[in-house]
Amino acid sequence: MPVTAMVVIPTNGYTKQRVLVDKVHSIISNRVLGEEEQYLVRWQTDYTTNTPPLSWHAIGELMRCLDVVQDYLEARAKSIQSAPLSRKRKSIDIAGGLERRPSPFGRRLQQGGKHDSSSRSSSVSSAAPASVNIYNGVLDVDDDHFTFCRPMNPKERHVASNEPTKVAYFDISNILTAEMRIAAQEASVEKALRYIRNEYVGRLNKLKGTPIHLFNTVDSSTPSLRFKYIYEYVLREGVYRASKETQQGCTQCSPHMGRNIGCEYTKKCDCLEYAPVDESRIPRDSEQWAEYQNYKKTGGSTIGFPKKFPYFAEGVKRERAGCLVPFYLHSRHPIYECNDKCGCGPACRNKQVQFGRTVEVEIFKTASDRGWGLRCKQDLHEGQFIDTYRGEIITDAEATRRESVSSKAKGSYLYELDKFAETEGLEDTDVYVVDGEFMGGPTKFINHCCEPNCRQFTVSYNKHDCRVYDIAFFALRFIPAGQELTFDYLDKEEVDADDQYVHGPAADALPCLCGAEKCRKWLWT
Ligand SMILES: C[S@@+](CC[C@H](N)C(=O)[O-])C[C@H]1O[C@@H](n2cnc3c(N)ncnc32)[C@H](O)[C@@H]1O
Repeated sequence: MPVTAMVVIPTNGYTKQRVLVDKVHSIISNRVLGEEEQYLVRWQTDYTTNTPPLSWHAIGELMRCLDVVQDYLEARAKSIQSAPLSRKRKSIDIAGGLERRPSPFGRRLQQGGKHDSSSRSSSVSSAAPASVNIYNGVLDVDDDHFTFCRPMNPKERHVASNEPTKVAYFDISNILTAEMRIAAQEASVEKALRYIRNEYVGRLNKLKGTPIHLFNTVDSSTPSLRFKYIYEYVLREGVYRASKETQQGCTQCSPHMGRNIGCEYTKKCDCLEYAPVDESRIPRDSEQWAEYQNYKKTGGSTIGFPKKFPYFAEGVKRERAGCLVPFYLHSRHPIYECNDKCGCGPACRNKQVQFGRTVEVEIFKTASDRGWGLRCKQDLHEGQFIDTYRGEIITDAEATRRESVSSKAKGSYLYELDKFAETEGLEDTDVYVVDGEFMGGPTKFINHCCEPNCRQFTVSYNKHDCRVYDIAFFALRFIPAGQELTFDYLDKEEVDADDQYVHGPAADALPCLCGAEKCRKWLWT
């Protein structure tokens, strides 16, 4: 007994039909029918089945599930790349089949009663000889005029195969047919690709803050619509930030100290408690120098000593104001910024990263097989802040799980928040991890380079929270507008004096395509 299905094509009188997105499972094929780009939707079912409900829809009806269409098109592009169906094979199949023998499915559809009024074409056009019409399941329209697939109503069921029925039945046991596969590979998907691109750009345009652009002259792909832009970390199960009460502000600073820039008396600033001591500002023959020497032997608090201030204040060259000073830029010291509870006020120069990105960036398709990359639309000065790395914060166990189920080089998207692990005695398993693969910001697209022009820095607004802090990218040198932004994916500890891998590349390492003179040849992932 062949697997059968019936068709009811809904008519709601509305020209703009849309499928009900949360009922769509996936797209499984495509074709062009007449002038129309169509996609075969597999609908969700509450039960497990090898013959799920399927129906063809014009791309215009799938505008709200373009992410599902994009998944399909990516898989289709890969399959074409890895196993293109030869024209020779296609012509044999078609010659023996559909070109001379129109689909019986199409004929039955036209005989059916209810669906004749549909605006949707239900016959097989000669322009698409390899297409097979399949509407497995009952399509209906909800009150909001969205098309969905519903279970069959007993009245619509036919009784005997030769009895005239209200609906047509189709044998879908041979879906997808070879002809359908060939038609799918040959059919244009231009419209879908254009809609996907427009959707992505539209979403970028709706984001708050300084614009993010998209540029691709290499191919017609678009970054994944499934990626969600976020402004703050999203904390997942088992992840906790230190409570707001533990966050201290600086109490002895005020907005009107000397040059009106907040915490310039670094000796007094509580936020700079753990910042490196500025030895150059302690007279060698002073009592404080002796105290400092003692502190170096025995430890304790450094409050009262002058500290290295992270950012250039005004009064220096205009373009340098707010940039990271060379001492920090070339060290691994965390940056402790002031916060909302501080007495120094909003204009304090010790607040940069917390206000977010101020430079316009562009996501662009690299021409050298490294996927998407990121660049700036404006010149960047040495030490200039670019943006933070955002994503979901997950536990170490969850990161391990995600790595084990990912087919990608998952490590590239995972950042361990382990800056303070050693000093605070955190176990490896207590360290949180930022996963920027599915949600985050444009910095997700920064590629690796063995001789990079940017680096990531630890920025903390709560010196008592050693597990959650920001990762911020700064320019290591002047970067002209349009130059790709890169950073080194590898922790320096893992390379030797010649900047080569201490233990050699990992077994699953990817070839590095950064093109730098001193390239290590393998990408740490
Ligand atoms: C964090 S993502 C960077 C954005 C990525 N290019 C994309 O299109 O989404 C890291 C991935 O980019 C690619 N990539 C980054 N730098 C690379 C390099 N130097 N050589 C080869 N592939 C690189 C690798 O596939 C890596 O797993």
